[in-house]
Amino acid sequence: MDKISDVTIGPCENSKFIKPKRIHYKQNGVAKIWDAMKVHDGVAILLFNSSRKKFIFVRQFRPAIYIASAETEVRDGVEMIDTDKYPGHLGLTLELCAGIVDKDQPVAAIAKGEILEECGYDVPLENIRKITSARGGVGTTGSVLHLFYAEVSDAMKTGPGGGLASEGEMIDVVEMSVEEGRAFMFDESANRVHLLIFALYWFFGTIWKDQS
Ligand SMILES: Nc1ncnc2c1ncn2[C@@H]1O[C@H](COP(=O)(O)OP(=O)(O)O[C@H]2O[C@H](CO)[C@@H](O)[C@H](O)[C@H]2O)[C@@H](O)[C@H]1O
Repeated sequence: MDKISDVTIGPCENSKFIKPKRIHYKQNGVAKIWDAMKVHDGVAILLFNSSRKKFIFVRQFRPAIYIASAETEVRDGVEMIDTDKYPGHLGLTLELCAGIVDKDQPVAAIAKGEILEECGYDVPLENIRKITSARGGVGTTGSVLHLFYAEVSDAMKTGPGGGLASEGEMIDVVEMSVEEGRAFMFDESANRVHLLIFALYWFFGTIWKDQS
């Protein structure tokens, strides 16, 4: 998973996923410029296996996290990253199960599909509860992320998860006890994401409140 090699960086042209834009506008008559990107909205799901009282997260190599953690250099006219100096594990994250909204389907149905693809649980739609939605990347993307909570059980596990091999996804499913999840909120040694911390706070304030 973190055996990353031959990293080179080039211009991003005609991406299906991000569309950089320079916005020109006037605010109260003052001319301004802002650089931003159009990206897909997303869904993310906090998963809790109630059979074994474990959170289910995913570990992935994230190229954007990797390049943010490394310095690039130019060799023979090519921008690259030396993977001996900057090993692949710098780009590994622990995240909520998540996906982009790139299909014309209700966001809860997209969440259900991601839970099956990434974590291997076939969860009924009625178990998928909306927590809230919020904007991310206020300076760069402004996209909406729809956050859900789903309780799953061992009986719903129908496959290994791990992502779609056809899309080259390599995803590890990671389980954490409730107490490990509580400590994880403040564990800066892992690459983690704001929304995961918020989701865990929500869990401890809403779901686990009466059981702790
Ligand atoms: N920028 C990109 N460049 C190249 N290929 C890409 C890409 N974004 C997606 N893809 C391709 O699309 C596939 C499907 O992506 P998913 O819907 O599973 O979203 P992902 O889990 O990557 O998280 C995504 O959606 C969640 C929820 O919005 C976000 O938090 C997270 O940043 C985002 O990557 C990926 O495996 C990859 O092949």
